[in-house]
Amino acid sequence: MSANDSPPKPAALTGPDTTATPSGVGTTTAPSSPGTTTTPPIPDTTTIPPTLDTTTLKHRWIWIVTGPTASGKTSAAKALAAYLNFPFIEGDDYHPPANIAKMKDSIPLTDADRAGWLATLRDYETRSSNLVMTCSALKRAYRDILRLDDVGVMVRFIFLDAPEEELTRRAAERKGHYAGPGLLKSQFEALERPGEDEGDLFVVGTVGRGVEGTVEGVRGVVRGVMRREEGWGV
Ligand SMILES: Nc1ncnc2c1ncn2[C@@H]1O[C@H](COP(=O)(O)OP(=O)(O)O)[C@@H](O)[C@H]1O
Ligand SMILES: O=C(O)[C@H](O)[C@@H](O)[C@H](O)[C@H](O)COP(=O)(O)O
Repeated sequence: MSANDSPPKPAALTGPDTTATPSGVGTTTAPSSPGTTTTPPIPDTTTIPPTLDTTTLKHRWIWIVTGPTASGKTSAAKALAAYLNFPFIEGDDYHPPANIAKMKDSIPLTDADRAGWLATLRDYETRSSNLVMTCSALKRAYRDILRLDDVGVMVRFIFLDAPEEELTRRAAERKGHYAGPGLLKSQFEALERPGEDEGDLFVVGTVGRGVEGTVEGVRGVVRGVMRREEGWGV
């Protein structure tokens, strides 16, 4: 979505589309007419993205994919949303135009610039269904804003890890995005890496594994956390 498009309104959010066809694994195609001996085709499950069955959950879940610009948030979060069958929100779509203009010019945002944006995202969280959202959430204080004091809501963070040089290269190669490589130095100056006491945050390394390998890593973390918290297979 470009910065000029209107992002969806929080109130419009709905829960996961439980009417959607699941992964399709194990489904078969009905024969064209009864009584014929046509063998249904066997679906090629290697091309079907795996999904978790999240139709019955004890909690509301909000997964926030974090990291500096070009760390892979959008790529990973979209894949995660598909995996969970949760709505996906691109946090950057909620930056006011003034913030976008600054970032286009590689001018770092200040805490004040980010305050309204983070408040909007928090508001979104309080009113949403299950959700996968991207947000750079560079500082501990920003993550604290996104943590909700609601025991029924599991807010969990993924931090996509990679060094500045790698992200500078990715940002330079990425086309058609307002955030260029000139932002990386200030993003790393602002970055407060996850503290040991941030037990709701999970670090996923992204170097040398490509988008697919990273997505696999994210899915593995999410699966493990949700299995534990939801009591699956216990
Ligand atoms: N794990 C990865 N390894 C290598 N390149 C990646 C990885 N994740 C994303 N990319 C690439 O880096 C660029 C930035 O990814 P993107 O998902 O837009 O990041 P962000 O949303 O954090 O800015 C894209 O061109 C994307 O294809
Ligand atoms: O807090 C910030 O300074 C911004 O949120 C920034 O970290 C974000 O990364 C940019 O909006 C670029 O967007 P992408 O992260 O999608 O590249």
